[in-house]
Amino acid sequence: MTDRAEPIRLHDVTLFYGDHRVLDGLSLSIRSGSVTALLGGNGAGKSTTLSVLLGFAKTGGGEVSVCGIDPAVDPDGARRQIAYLPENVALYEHLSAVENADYLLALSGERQARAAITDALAAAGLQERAWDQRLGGFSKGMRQKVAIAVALLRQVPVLLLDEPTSGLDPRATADFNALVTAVRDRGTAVLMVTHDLLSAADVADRIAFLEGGRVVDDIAASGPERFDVRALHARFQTGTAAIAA
Ligand SMILES: Nc1ncnc2c1ncn2[C@@H]1O[C@H](COP(=O)(O)OP(=O)(O)OP(=O)(O)O)[C@@H](O)[C@H]1O
Repeated sequence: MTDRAEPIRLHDVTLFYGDHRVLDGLSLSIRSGSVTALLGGNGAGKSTTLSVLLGFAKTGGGEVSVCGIDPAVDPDGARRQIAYLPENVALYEHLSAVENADYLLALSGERQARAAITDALAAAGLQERAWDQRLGGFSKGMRQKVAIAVALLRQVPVLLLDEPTSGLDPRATADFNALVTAVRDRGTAVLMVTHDLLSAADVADRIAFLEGGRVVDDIAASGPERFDVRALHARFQTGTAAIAA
């Protein structure tokens, strides 16, 4: 499998915080044009996995590759391949939606014309009257739309999402899921950390369960139903119980 076909690869990764083994032989690969949801109980290591891919957390062993780049060796190079939406998107309150996109693109050296930015904001579902409004009064859903518009504009091969639908109402969640599907269909490899089973079942091609810092189940969508949400819920409960025990 080439770096282009499989832009995210983690193999047998371990990571310690002090003497706490947070990742313990984690292996996970994600193909271009696919969405993997990473589920697991609190503290299972989901956000840490994203930190490793972004080059913010140092591993104690194993192999990590983002489009063929080891984020520990070249974090800037790895981050150039990644659009990342943290749980609480950091945007600038005193700037408008267009100004935020312009500024964030300038920071990554990828400035684009206003028309391209407004096209992306429209594609992300932000209403035209909000394009030039300051973000101060925006809802969480509107902020997510600005952030995903920037991700759309960056056209990078990897999209990392950390709890993207937490705090979104069902309509905003459905809109967000449709956007993620559109990004996937453009060929992006998407890794989504979430506790939202419905959203995961809706948008993911694969669901990986993380427990004790390793993937213990990796389920592919199949048939028209894709995933059995009740079974996922039961599986999730079991994992959580095992972690708490
Ligand atoms: N910077 C840090 N220093 C020390 N320990 C940390 C640090 N970041 C995370 N941890 C610990 O690593 C473990 C995994 O944390 P992580 O945030 O990856 O879990 P998670 O699966 O994303 O959990 P949640 O669902 O609660 O967000 C936890 O026990 C956490 O306390």
